[in-house]
Amino acid sequence: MTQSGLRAIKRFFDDDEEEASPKKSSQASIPIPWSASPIRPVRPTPLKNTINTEDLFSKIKQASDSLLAGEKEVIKAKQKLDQKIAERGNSMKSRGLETASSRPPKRKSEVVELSDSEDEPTPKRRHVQPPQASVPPATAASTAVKVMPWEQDHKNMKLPADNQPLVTNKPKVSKPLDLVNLSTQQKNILSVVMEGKNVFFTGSAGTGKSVLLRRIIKELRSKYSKSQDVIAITASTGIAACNIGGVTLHSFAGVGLGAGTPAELAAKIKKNQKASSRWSRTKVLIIDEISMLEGDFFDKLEKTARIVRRNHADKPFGGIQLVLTGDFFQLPPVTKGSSPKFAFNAESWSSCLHHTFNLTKVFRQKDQAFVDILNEMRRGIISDSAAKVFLARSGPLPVDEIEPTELFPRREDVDRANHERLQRLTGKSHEYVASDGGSAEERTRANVLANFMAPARLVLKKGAQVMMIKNVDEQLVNGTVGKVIDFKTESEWADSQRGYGSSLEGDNEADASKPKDKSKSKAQVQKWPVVEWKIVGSRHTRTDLIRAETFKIEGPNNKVEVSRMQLPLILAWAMSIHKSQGQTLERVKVDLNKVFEKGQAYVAISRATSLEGLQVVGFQKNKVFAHPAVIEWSKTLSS
Ligand SMILES: Nc1ncnc2c1ncn2[C@@H]1O[C@H](COP(=O)(O)OP(=O)(O)OP(=O)(O)O)[C@@H](O)[C@H]1O
Repeated sequence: MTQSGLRAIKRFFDDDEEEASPKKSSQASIPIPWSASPIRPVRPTPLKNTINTEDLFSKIKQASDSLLAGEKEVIKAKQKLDQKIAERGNSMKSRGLETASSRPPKRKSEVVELSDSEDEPTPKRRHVQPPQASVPPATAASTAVKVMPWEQDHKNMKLPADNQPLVTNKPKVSKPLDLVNLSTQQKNILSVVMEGKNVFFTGSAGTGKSVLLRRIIKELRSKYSKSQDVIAITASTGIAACNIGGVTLHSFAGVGLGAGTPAELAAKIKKNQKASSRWSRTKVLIIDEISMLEGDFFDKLEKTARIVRRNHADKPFGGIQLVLTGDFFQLPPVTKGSSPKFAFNAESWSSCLHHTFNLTKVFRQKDQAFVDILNEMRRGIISDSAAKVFLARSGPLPVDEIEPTELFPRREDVDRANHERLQRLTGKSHEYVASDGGSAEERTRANVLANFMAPARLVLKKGAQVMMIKNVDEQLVNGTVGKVIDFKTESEWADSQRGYGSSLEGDNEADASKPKDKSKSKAQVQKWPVVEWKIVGSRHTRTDLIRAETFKIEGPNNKVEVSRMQLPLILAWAMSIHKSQGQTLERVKVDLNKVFEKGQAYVAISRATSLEGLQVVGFQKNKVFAHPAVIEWSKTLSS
């Protein structure tokens, strides 16, 4: 039987426990360096009235042998457990994650978490200590801990060098996302990219553009393993950039908001030594969500690149290989008033590209009838039968542990819906306030941060429905929805992973009133949400402790322009259609009442993996419309 990652890991530890429980033992006999459940004492066989010394000695020997056997079993099991923990630690190290031994020394703590609720007195702000202080070494090695914002001085905030997710308790069995078997179409595109050709690949929602892009990035990284900075990973928007671990195209280019002529932009870049060296070094420029990039900006950048890279001035983009992807039928560039100019309308578009590919196999939905409806809808066509299908989906979805995520066109409706749902939960509130930083000027920073998926302030309670906003592994991906089932400190979590979870201090809210062990409390007071995830495409769940991490946008010089340290979670009862672009959702409720943009209805409905998991409110044929320019351009595409 296949098992979810969680179950496999849980089983893994359970097996050890079974082995570690000797059939007979003595409380005083074995010094165990980790706190285990008490070993049951051996009950001596009652002696008869008449003492037969031989009999007695034989019984004592038997008891002592069984004690020794039990002792050996415990030691063996303990060694096994230590080895497995060490292996986990090593695998985390190899992924660049810290383990207890590699952590920096303790730093000054800072306040980050406030807890308050209407029905409980607001607790005092707590000074949070780094979690490692009281985590026993074996435990700490089994859960990786990164330097947290509150371990740092905000004014001199040093961000981690990498952009690794901090969700580190990955089940071993979960394959990394990039191990999905590519289809023949995807493989063909990959090989053309690896030949060094300039490629644009498109395709309807769910055709695996993001999956392919991640694989391309991986292969390019191994091709240029000695000089990875020759690959520029960018996207048209901050949200899309976060999804692929890249930066916005504007940030990469080092042209600020891009105002000015190409000559002026080139002059600006040249003044900045690091920015110009970045332009000279770059061999491959990746741009994701190209549909949201203004055509004029594309042209401007193309000309700027040729000025800056004057040795290759005769080649498009100064000879940089281009890998572009996106679906022009999804959300268009944000423009005020006027009709958008798409990138495919840029003057230089055709001359920049050697190949255009159109992916046609849809992976997100398995039901071909639904795929066909979506493909028509993408072009703004809704047949009477398709309309009937959507109208028939207006009723609520069957009740399930996880409620369908409601998608709204406007952010205020999203905020209201999430707020209302959170208010209905009666438990204690845990507030996580982001720590923002970066060198960008105040206003720019605020604008960019407003587009971050990770919120400035996140209030959670037990029972809150949340969504992961990072790709962690094959199971836990951007868009996976789950429920907060608890709040635990590092050490409580580590203990619960070893099977001692339920009776620990702080494991439930009632424990908060218990007097705390002073030697532990400071270091263990920071509580993180424990989330039970519903794995997409399976009936399994898995549980993870979710810690904060850094989301950042780097400018020229690898300088962090904007950063936010926050949990990689958002409330998931509701979300905006804009934020949902790129996601796969199993249970969705789409509210089309206030749709105002072309492609919006298509983006929203195409997030659903099946019609059975879709509810559509406010459906009308005229809510579905595609941009005429995109329809016209798409006629030039073949598969
Ligand atoms: N080759 C493949 N084999 C199996 N599943 C795949 C494959 N490629 C993609 N998928 C799955 O299909 C779903 C959609 O993939 P992905 O998000 O990459 O599509 P997309 O084209 O980027 O969609 P969108 O345009 O809506 O963002 C995901 O669940 C992904 O894991």
